Amino acid sequence: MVLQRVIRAVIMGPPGSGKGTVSARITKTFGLQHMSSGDILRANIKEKTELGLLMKSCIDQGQLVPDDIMSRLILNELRKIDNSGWLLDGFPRTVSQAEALDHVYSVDTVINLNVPFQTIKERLTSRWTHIPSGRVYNTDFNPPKVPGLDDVTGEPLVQRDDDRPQTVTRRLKSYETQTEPVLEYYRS
Ligand SMILES: Nc1nc2c(ncn2[C@@H]2O[C@H](COP(=O)(O)OP(=O)(O)O)[C@@H](O)[C@H]2O)c(=O)[nH]1
Ligand SMILES: Nc1ncnc2c1ncn2[C@@H]1O[C@H](COP(=O)(O)OP(=O)(O)O)[C@@H](O)[C@H]1O
Repeated sequence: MVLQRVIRAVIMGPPGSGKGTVSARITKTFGLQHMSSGDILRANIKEKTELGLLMKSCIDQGQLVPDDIMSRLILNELRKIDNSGWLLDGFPRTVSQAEALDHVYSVDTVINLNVPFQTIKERLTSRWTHIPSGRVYNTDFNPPKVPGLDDVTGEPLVQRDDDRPQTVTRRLKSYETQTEPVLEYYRS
């Protein structure tokens, strides 16, 4: 009998660095479950759950969702896929979230995408998202087959509120101050 090892990985990088795009390729190649914190939050917002309504203003303003809520939400989702390998995208984003994850699971590998901030700003202003699936497009890099429509469902694509230039600056600041220390946490 061959025992297959369950891989548990985290992908990190500033907003717009390509985590979602790269995750789709990695999870397909290695048969992992892709768990994107942003997609989970946006699904809650779309379904107008109590949590979703609470989180919407936070996200639209480019602020982070409080640690305790976020950690509970993601650990709850991970419990549902306890026997699978996974790739976490967008969580943990603070040292406190990393500690909460560490209490329950040991992470095998951390991937860090290092992309210059100017490139990120350009990518985010031309990012178009299909909210229900989390699929992203870019008017230059990977445009949809029909402009403005999702390739799979034909539904409309939107530019996210938190991809507005003034919000992007705030998110990049919060990446520097809150998420970069998470890389140090994993390095040590
Ligand atoms: N030019 C270019 N654009 C990319 C690349 N990877 C992703 N993108 C685009 O950049 C934007 C941000 O990528 P996304 O995967 O959403 O980043 P995330 O916020 O880190 O998950 C999207 O519009 C992507 O289509 C890349 O290698 N080159
Ligand atoms: N781990 C997290 N902790 C706190 N807030 C989060 C977390 N993940 C996502 N969010 C919230 O959701 C927003 C969108 O997240 P995401 O889709 O990962 O976008 P991006 O990587 O482009 O910022 C974030 O700007 C933040 O407000």
